[in-house]
Amino acid sequence: MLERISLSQFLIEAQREGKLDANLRLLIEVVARAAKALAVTIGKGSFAGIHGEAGSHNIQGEAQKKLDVIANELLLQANAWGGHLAAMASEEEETICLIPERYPRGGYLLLFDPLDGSSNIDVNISVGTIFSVLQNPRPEGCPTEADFLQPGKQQVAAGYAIYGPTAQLVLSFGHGVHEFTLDREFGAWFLSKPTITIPEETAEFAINASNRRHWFPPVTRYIDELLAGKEGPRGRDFNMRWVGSMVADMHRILTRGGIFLYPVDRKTQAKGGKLRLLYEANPMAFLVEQAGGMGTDGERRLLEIVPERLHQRVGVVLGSKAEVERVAQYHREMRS
Ligand SMILES: O=P(O)(O)OC[C@H]1O[C@](O)(COP(=O)(O)O)[C@@H](O)[C@@H]1O
Ligand SMILES: [Mg+2]
Ligand SMILES: [Mg+2]
Repeated sequence: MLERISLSQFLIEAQREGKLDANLRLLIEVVARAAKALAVTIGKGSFAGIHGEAGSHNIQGEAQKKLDVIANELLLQANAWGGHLAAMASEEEETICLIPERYPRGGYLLLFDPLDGSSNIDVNISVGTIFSVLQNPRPEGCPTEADFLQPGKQQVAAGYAIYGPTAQLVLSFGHGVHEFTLDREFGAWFLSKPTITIPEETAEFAINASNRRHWFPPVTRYIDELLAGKEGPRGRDFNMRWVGSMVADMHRILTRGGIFLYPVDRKTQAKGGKLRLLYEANPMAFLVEQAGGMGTDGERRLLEIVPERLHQRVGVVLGSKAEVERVAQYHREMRS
């Protein structure tokens, strides 16, 4: 039985050890509180009015679910009182949200995908919240969109909450990856895994195989080799899993290894890919690298990409090092 260490206690200890400052600790605690409120709301299902369409579209032209809107409002409101933050950017908002002028402006920028896995809400499959924290590069001025366009390697913290059979919070502030589990009766997050490490080798992969006809050759080659199993060039069998919520697929990979691919393909090429660089790819790549794994878009380390736009999309290959390296190698070989 693990000693019960609350999230607050864990963060205060880390602050004492000089691993994060008081404002970053506060920021993480506020995000965790919002995630707890969301976990409770989601747990109530249709009785909380969370199912179905909101009847609106976000900036990316995607139909919003009621829960997309609820989660977005909850995170914005929870963080709007200032002190630790200067501004926020959300997958659901057209532009950045400034902390109201009446509050002191803090030194951090918060970015989030308030509700990841929207298509799974109404069918009671795990969904989540993904967040990323950057330093405000111009503490004196008023934050602009350009201040958010920092490569992922400059993140000072990132994480996600997964609302599944158990609600969990997985985060990193640059000293490894830590997992917390929500004790619903107690109403608090408790440490459930002090350190998460992704195994280097894996026999599990995650990709939406219905897109196969759109894939580019390096991805087709890689997946076909996995599908060929024992009889193919890899000489062993691989298993496939696709939840359709990035948080859930990535949580499995952080827990027991594997590779996750949402590559740029012919269908998504014009938009740059499907998943969002700032709200999905970067925070997950930060966690994966902190856990000993690797993240690439096929050609580039995800964390090195300098964003050009707030809602920029990107191809994503994340997970166990040996497999992600192989995908990158196929991209190099097939380009030359
Ligand atoms: O439905 P598809 O094409 O398999 O896409 C699933 C992917 O889309 C996403 O749902 C996109 O996230 P949102 O729900 O935040 O838009 C990912 O979580 C998931 O990996
Ligand atoms: Mg998402
Ligand atoms: Mg979303």
